[in-house]
Amino acid sequence: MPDDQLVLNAGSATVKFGLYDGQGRLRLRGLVERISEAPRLRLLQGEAPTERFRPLAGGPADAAEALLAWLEAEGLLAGLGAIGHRVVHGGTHHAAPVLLDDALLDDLEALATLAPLHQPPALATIRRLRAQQPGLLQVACFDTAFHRHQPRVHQLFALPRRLADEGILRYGFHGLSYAHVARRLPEVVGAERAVGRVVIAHLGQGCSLCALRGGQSLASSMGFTALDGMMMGSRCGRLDPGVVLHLLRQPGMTTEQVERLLYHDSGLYGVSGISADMRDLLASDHPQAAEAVELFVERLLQEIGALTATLGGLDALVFTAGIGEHSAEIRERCVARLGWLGAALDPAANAHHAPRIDAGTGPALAVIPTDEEGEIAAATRQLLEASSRR
Ligand SMILES: Nc1ncnc2c1ncn2[C@@H]1O[C@H](COP(=O)(O)OP(=O)(O)O)[C@@H](O)[C@H]1O
Ligand SMILES: CC(=O)OP(=O)(O)O
Ligand SMILES: [Mg+2]
Repeated sequence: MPDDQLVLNAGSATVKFGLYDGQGRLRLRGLVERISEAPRLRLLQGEAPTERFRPLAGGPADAAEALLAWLEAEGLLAGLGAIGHRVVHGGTHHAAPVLLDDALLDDLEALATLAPLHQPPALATIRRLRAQQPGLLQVACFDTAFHRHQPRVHQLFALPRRLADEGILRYGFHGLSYAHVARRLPEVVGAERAVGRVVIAHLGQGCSLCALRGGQSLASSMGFTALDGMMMGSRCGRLDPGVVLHLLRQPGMTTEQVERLLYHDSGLYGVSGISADMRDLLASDHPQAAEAVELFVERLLQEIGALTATLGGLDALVFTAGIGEHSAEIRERCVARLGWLGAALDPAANAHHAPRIDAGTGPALAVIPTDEEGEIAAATRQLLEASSRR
């Protein structure tokens, strides 16, 4: 039985991919980057990522198609059994990965405006590949699924009840990342703390934090959309909704322009006026870069404080994703302000991005690399096995 799984994580600027064998071993991974300018494939195995080809310019679906053609030409798709996709928004119904069909695609399409950076490229990619390979199993794995069993009080906004009944709820995102980190918690922070009061800070292009209890999601900083909560690379995070109303009332300002401002022109990029990339800002001596970083740390502390209050204390704080895994400086500046929780950093361990970066007292402080693609591969493999047993 062909049983390899190809994982695709299609975003507006990149399509990340991983090819896994029947035992879940990674065969190959990489990404198509700079999709709308000069798309190119980068393979990420080994020390030096290698650039391999230049597909035609186009959207994420074109990039995914070109990627499949390249994998096919390299003879890498002979054992392909299924494709697993990251789909950011699964709405109220999906608390687990599902096999894709046309009806489900239509349902997910209806959620596109709730995740304008993520849902359209993922669905366009899925539709294109389904048209090309109608017989191939394709699986949707949702960012929201990990949070669907949160207590109702953590899903509610203080809005009229009927809106909650219509699905205007806090969903939470980055669930594939949290699921992976939660699985690794016992080995890094110990079995007891792993089921205790844990906050995971996923700090990448998108940033969110999740409070876990018993290894399950209790509350998240992201809400109805991936705009809420923590400040991000180019997204504003938590905002007085009065600002949105004010902007919408400005002459000539359209909903699309406000959406663009909040998703693309805000966050680190908007405040610095320089870059959405934390590396650029940390390297810059421009005062606006420093101010953007200062605000990022401040917002991070506020989110940690809020979730710690929800949990009633903190047994472990975990950093993950691009900034969380690689920026010793951001972790150091954050932990330096957590003395009120008894947190203490081991500077040498922090400098080396070690799994444990605490000084041995207070809450465990950890760095756990995320693996959203590995999480999708495992879920896809399970559905592939289940469907072959039928
Ligand atoms: N060494 C580093 N120091 C600071 N920030 C970093 C470092 N390496 C990566 N980053 C940040 O991580 C971000 C990307 O995070 P990542 O999780 O890879 O994003 P994505 O959401 O695209 O998966 C980059 O924009 C960059 O700001
Ligand atoms: C949900 C979200 O923000 O995802 P990403 O970090 O990939 O942009
Ligand atoms: Mg991300």
